[in-house]
Amino acid sequence: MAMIRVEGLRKTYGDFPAVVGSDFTVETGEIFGIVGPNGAGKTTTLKMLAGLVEPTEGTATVAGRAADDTETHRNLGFLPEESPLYEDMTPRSYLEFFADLYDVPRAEARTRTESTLDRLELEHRERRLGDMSKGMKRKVAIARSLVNDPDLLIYDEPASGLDPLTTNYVLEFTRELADRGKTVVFSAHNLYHVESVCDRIVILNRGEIIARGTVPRIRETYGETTYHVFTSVPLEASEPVAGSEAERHRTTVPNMDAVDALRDDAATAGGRVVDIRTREQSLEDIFLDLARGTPDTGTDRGREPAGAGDNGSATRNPDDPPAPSTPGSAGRDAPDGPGGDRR
Ligand SMILES: Nc1ncnc2c1ncn2[C@@H]1O[C@H](COP(=O)(O)OP(=O)(O)OP(=O)(O)O)[C@@H](O)[C@H]1O
Repeated sequence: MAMIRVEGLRKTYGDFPAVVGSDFTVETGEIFGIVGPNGAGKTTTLKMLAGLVEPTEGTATVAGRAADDTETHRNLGFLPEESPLYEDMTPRSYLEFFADLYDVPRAEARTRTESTLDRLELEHRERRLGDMSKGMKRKVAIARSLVNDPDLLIYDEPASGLDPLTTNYVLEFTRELADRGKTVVFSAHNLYHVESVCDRIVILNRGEIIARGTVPRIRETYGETTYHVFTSVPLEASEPVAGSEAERHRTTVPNMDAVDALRDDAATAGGRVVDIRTREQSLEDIFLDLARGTPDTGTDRGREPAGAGDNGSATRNPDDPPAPSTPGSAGRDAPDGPGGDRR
């Protein structure tokens, strides 16, 4: 069942369109990422989902109820981009305070928040919040979002500005929440965050959804693949590959027809193709191309590619020395199949 259903959602501030007619659904238990550059409309979208900003047009429903319904709020954990905490409180007193607001019995709240803080490895729980680092405060804010044990979590840039270790804790923890059946919607402008945990994403630019689907499927639909063909003899446009035991020469071409042509060239030169590798464009590059409007995907832009969710592919480092393989067997070394299905 869809946890969130968004139809024709639009928000204008004065004449300025911050979100332009969004449509999407988020399934129960899914991690859904909203990605985009600064000012793309991520926060505005999340606030409309959380019932904190009123849409100019369109609707957002959560479990069949309006986003601004009181019952929806009781079942929501919202993590704002900046979460000001009461500086004189300790994590424990702060979390107890919020548990009281939600009428959560103290003992239950304590068990819940302690286990969250244990999981996030928050140290110095008796320290004043005002004396804590940014990462520690973020962990406390995350624990706060869970104090009422909500089914839906809406996190605005949960890992932004955190060190890599804390970022990892937060992202892994997000995955665990979904594994426990919670639905998580989060925004990010760092694509690495999205790629490592999200089941599906939408890419927003200037308030508009410009791509959507699973990360592997977005990569397949919008990314370009190049082929690195390794031959035993030098060809016209090849470069020698250093460090390999046998002599190797690499030529980079854009499609399989060109790969076949190289096969003929190699044979003519008395050699053969010894390996073929594919290189997928990075998500970052795809994202930048989309944001600039480079690829001409016409009316399909922002529409769910057919069969999204069942495909996987992997980014390979083209500068790895070629591994032994059967030349031409499959024509690519990026595995297709369930590898990209993250759940
Ligand atoms: N209350 C407001 N009044 C006027 N304009 C606003 C308001 N809130 C947001 N905007 C504008 O709407 C656009 C989208 O803002 P939003 O905060 O949703 O983007 P974002 O994708 O979350 O950006 P960031 O990554 O920088 O947080 C921006 O141009 C912003 O300046």
